[in-house]
Amino acid sequence: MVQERCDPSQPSGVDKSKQKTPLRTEPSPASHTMRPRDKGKGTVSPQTPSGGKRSVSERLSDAVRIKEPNVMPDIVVTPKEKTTASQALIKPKDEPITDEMPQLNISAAVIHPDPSNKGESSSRNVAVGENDGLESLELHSMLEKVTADGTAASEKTRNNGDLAIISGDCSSNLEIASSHFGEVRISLSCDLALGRPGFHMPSLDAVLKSVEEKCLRSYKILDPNFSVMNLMKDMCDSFLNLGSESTNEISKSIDVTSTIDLVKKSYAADALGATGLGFSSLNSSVSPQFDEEVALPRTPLLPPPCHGEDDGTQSNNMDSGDDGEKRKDDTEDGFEDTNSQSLVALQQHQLAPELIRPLHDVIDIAKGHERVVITLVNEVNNEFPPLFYYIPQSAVFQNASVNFSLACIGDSNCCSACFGDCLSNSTPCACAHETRGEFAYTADGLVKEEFLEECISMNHDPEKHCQVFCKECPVERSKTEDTIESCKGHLVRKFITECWWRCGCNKQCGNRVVQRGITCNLQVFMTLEGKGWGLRTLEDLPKGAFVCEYVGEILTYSELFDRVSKSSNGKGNSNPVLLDADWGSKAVRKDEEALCLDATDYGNVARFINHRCRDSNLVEIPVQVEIPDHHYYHLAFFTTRKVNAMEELTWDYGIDFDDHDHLVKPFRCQCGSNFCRNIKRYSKRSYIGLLVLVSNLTCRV
Ligand SMILES: C[S@@+](CC[C@H](N)C(=O)[O-])C[C@H]1O[C@@H](n2cnc3c(N)ncnc32)[C@H](O)[C@@H]1O
Repeated sequence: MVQERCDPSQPSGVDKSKQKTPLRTEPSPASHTMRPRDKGKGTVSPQTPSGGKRSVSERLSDAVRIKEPNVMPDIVVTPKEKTTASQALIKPKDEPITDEMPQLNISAAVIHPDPSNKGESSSRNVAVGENDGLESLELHSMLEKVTADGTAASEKTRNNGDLAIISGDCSSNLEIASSHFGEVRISLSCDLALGRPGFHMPSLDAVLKSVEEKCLRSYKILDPNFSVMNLMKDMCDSFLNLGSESTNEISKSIDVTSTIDLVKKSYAADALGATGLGFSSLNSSVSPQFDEEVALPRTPLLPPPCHGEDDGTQSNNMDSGDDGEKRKDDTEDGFEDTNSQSLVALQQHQLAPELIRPLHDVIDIAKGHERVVITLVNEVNNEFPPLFYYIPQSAVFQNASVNFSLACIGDSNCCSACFGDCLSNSTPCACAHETRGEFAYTADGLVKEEFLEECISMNHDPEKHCQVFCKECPVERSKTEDTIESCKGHLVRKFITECWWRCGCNKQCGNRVVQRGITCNLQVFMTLEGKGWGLRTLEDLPKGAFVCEYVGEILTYSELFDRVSKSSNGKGNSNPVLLDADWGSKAVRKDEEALCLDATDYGNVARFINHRCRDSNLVEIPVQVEIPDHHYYHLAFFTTRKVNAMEELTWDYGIDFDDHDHLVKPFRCQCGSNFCRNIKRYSKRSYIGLLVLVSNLTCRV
């Protein structure tokens, strides 16, 4: 049952004081949800998790099982010579001893499994050759070999260090080695690859991605920050911790106080190119191992700024602040200065698996996924854009009920009898039903003036438009299992329905605009006003022109809530948008139908669009393409007026800058609008109850 409200004076029944319930003991996530004009009264704090409720992940935790790494058969780590797994990490005892300190820029421990292919590889990501692979692990030590049952057997080598090698279950071919320098290395070998005809070396990228997907799928791991690299790091951590326990035999042979002066440059050079699957940990920090010969070229990721050099080794700006605060002072190579002990501590964000994946392409940030090239320029500073995967279309994360099946597109919902261009037909077809029997687009592909103005007005004066209040709001439901607070209200939005597959018209039909994707020339650029990256048009755009849609991962609200709740210390990096334009159409919206878009990790160019209070030049309009049910729709941006080339494109996130109940504050608005709500309170009532958006972390520069 839904209470519909068109009367702005009707109270929502929300007591602001209730927003901070004593049950909410969990840390508040940092990100804010962009919620296109959620105009209910009261403060909506979806990011404030309730301590009274187990998160969705926690509720599923019984199902969460991180398996032994032997479930990762794709990872192939074998010695050059066909050796047993436990030998794989050990430098043959009869090799010459060097006095050099262990080098961490060792080659990757990934070589072709077939001994006959010694020294050969077809993959540029694979470290092979005389000094490659496991033989290049120059950990000369008194070896201690620990068998699967934990009994240690010492192996004397001719070196001055200590290396403990643990071989797990032999069948798993998992090995963890540690030196007395506190260095931990993990090796996985996979005999399954042996003898497979036509086996080729997969790229590290592909392997990591595949394993992560498998883990996310199979083990119901809901933490978006899950990565194989983190898993490896955890293994190293556990190994070190266990090894450090006084009762543990291994601890006797591990001396982590040794001084190692590492060549920082080698790491820095490698930081852009992952080449293998060897992992090492220095004092528990895991870094991928690279081979300089096969590392990706260190091409600058951005065109050099006017006033400086850019060697392409800088990290992204994730840690910088809203207020333009410069990110932590790193050394030239992005490393912290270390003391004479010099156990190089890689900054956390440098260790992120994303860093070993291809970074942004400045020539085309869309990497060819769009019909147009979208360049990226920074003429202001040396910052890099946040790391994310460019996807041209939204994709379901896990639980969202988004069914594109043909069966669900009934003939009644589309114009199967149409032919050619629906707009040129004398009578509007069934697809115009949503827009009161009239197409929303002109023959030029622009949103019609009247429709557009109504959408703009909805943003400007939401109180004049219909709002609904769910009987049981999915937003509130996600927060607590105990007392579900009353709904803060959702604006009932106007939809455009486009023709689609089962329509009889052709692809050039004028009622297909958003589905064609971006057609105008856009550019991502660094703003001068301290807003970070922004998006601008490189060509004049008429009023009502489609620019792009907001693309991201389609999450259920529960998934989003879990995701944001789990981001530690309010350092969430979500940019979620709530898809609640039609929440009033059903009495109770099921969890799997209460959807959001999160562009933090996967998104398109819309993730760069900055906020502008009220007079933004873009307006968001829900567009129905594939799914007849309005719980999922495309959030498309159209120009609210003529926009000149080089103008920044903005939309009004609908932020309530007065919402101080949020533990994490919204950004300081630099929109420059005369109507800026962050400076003076323009029509305060209009913006009460809006969710605040976006990460303070990822997007801050
Ligand atoms: C969706 S992101 C937009 C892209 C972002 N500027 C970036 O560099 O990636 C939203 C974030 O951009 C910044 N931002 C957007 N609009 C802003 C504004 N009007 N004033 C200040 N910062 C803004 C805020 O940090 C906000 O959290």
